[in-house]
Amino acid sequence: MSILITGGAGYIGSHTCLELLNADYDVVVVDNLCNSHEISLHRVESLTGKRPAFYPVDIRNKDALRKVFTEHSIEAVIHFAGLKAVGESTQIPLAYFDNNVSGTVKLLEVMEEFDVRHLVFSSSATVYGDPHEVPIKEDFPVGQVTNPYGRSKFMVEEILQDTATSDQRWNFSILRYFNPVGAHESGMIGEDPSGIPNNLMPYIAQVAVGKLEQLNVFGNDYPTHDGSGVRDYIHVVDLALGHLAALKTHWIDHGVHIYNLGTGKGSSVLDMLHAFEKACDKQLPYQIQPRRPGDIAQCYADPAYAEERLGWKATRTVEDMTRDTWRWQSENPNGFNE
Ligand SMILES: NC(=O)c1ccc[n+]([C@@H]2O[C@H](COP(=O)([O-])OP(=O)(O)OC[C@H]3O[C@@H](n4cnc5c(N)ncnc54)[C@H](O)[C@@H]3O)[C@@H](O)[C@H]2O)c1
Ligand SMILES: CC(=O)N[C@H]1[C@@H](OP(=O)(O)OP(=O)(O)OC[C@H]2O[C@@H](n3ccc(=O)[nH]c3=O)[C@H](O)[C@@H]2O)O[C@H](CO)[C@H](O)[C@@H]1O
Repeated sequence: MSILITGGAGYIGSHTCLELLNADYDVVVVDNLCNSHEISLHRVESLTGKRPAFYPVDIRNKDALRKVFTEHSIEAVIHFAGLKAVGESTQIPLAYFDNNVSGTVKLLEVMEEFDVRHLVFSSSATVYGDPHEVPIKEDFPVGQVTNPYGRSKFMVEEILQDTATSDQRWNFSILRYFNPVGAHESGMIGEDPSGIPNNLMPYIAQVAVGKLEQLNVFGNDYPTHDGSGVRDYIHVVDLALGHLAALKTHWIDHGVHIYNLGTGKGSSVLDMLHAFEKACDKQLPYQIQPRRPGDIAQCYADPAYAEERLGWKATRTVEDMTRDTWRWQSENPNGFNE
């Protein structure tokens, strides 16, 4: 069974390719490499002994996509391709709508031409905005997003709902990720942000490896156990396995199904910093700074529905996440730029 992975050379995509290959799926990757390196796929190949087919193609190029669907018997698509930097999305919103929204529409059009009706979509907990309570359940209000990136995810969710309503042959899994972190335990693939990281874990990792001076903790006056922001960090391998679990439901089911992929546990910025200090066995410098505009106090999932319906549950701990991030970062201080 061939599964098309858009954005498969990226952080979550490469980990998902690896798990799919280990589970004996045939994997076809489409990625324009705008935020990744083909070397991630070479490393997936050396870890699994299997080579994913790779097309350096932009999902907005329908002719190039058609060629992929012609050359492979694709049964389902896992759709990671898109831009993901919140700050950048406020500077160049049209690029975000073009890649994330138009790109998805073009992908769906080509899927329809080839009668491929199964798609697993990478959404984000950002669609919940500032939740009225935690833990967050899938039926909480969505759409109060504060930036173009979040809006693009929300818009795609709506497009998938409308498409499924128009034709019952469509089958969509919408996966709302909480905060993906960590790396494969081999230390051979991991997150490789370009420039200075915006997200907490890669930032801490670069402080630990000496590339950045200190962590700036954005706020210590939130109503949380230590005043710093609380999030639901999920190991990227657990997240990858969530995609396999969602994919399996596609052969028995139809319509749109939405799942929170999180652990259900909240950790603060300082919790994560101290866990990382244990993993790398050194003290890491930090300074308390004002709150970052747009941040919320706390965000963590109620993952019960995913467990009930997918039989999937995150099992890796914060200790696993920090240990694996440290192994990846210390063995690849410059990421995939060897
Ligand atoms: N990492 C997170 O924290 C997080 C959280 C929630 C949701 N998501 C979503 O999950 C998906 C994967 O995220 P990631 O962290 O692996 O990001 P990533 O940037 O590492 O991976 C995305 C991949 O898509 C490719 N790509 C981008 N635009 C493309 C296009 N038009 N055509 C073909 N390829 C294109 C990039 O080169 C990259 O390899 C994204 O859709 C992201 O929005 C990520
Ligand atoms: C507003 C925003 O950007 N939202 C995105 C960001 O969520 P988050 O803001 O939840 O993720 P993040 O990793 O940027 O921040 C997590 C927590 O760490 C804090 N922090 C972060 C960096 C730092 O240098 N110092 C620091 O204190 C931050 O204030 C927050 O409390 O990333 C997610 C993926 O993981 C999603 O893509 C979200 O859409």
